[in-house]
Amino acid sequence: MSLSQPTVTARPDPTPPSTASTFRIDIWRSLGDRRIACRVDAGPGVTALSGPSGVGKTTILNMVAGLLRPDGGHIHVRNVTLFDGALGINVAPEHRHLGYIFQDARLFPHLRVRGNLLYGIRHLPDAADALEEMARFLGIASLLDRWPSTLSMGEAQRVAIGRALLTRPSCLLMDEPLASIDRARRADILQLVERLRDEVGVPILYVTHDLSEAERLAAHIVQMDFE
Ligand SMILES: Nc1ncnc2c1ncn2[C@@H]1O[C@H](COP(=O)(O)OP(=O)(O)OP(=O)(O)O)[C@@H](O)[C@H]1O
Repeated sequence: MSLSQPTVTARPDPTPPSTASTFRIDIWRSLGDRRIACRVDAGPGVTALSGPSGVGKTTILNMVAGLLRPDGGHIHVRNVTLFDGALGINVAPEHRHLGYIFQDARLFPHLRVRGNLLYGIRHLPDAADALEEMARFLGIASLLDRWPSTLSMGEAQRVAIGRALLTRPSCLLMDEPLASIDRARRADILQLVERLRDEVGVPILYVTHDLSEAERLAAHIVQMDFE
């Protein structure tokens, strides 16, 4: 398996941008008496969504993933339209080809690490080779027969990243991936995100409340504020 990213072949964007942008997002949604809105126009690499707790970063990521419907606007990722309120386009989450990395890894507890990694790619003829290559890349080959409950948070987060990457997503959505990891192990995961950016070349929409983390990783930072 190659870790390089595939060409996206889903629905073409009806209004292509003048410059090639990876994330072209302009969405809003009311939650209770709050209005959460965000605009992004960013190229490849890491794009950070930063801002204080409660400003709506996770809500925006959930809308990009298709887990929450925006009240209006549009979401284009690598020139594929995932949502367009005016045109009535709302691609189902399972057809968006995105990889979502949550704060707390969310591995399937009833599957060993190997089963978690194979989830979603079992049907592929090269699944076993792809799994081996990914395990080597992430340094988790020795963990393949372990249960998720026996992993440290850092190890679990690596497995979650591997599970997402193996489905060959067009981009990764990462929601505070360092949040549940002890300080000593955070540098390892930060380095891994840099390798995803530089060696795998997968575009990443990265949520963090920590501006220094955003500045270290991201070519483009979107600072969210309360409206
Ligand atoms: N289903 C919901 N109904 C009403 N309000 C909600 C709902 N989900 C989230 N909110 C509110 O929307 C706001 C944004 O939440 P969100 O989790 O997106 O913020 P965040 O910037 O990711 O915060 P944090 O950094 O603390 O995770 C918060 O005030 C939250 O309480």
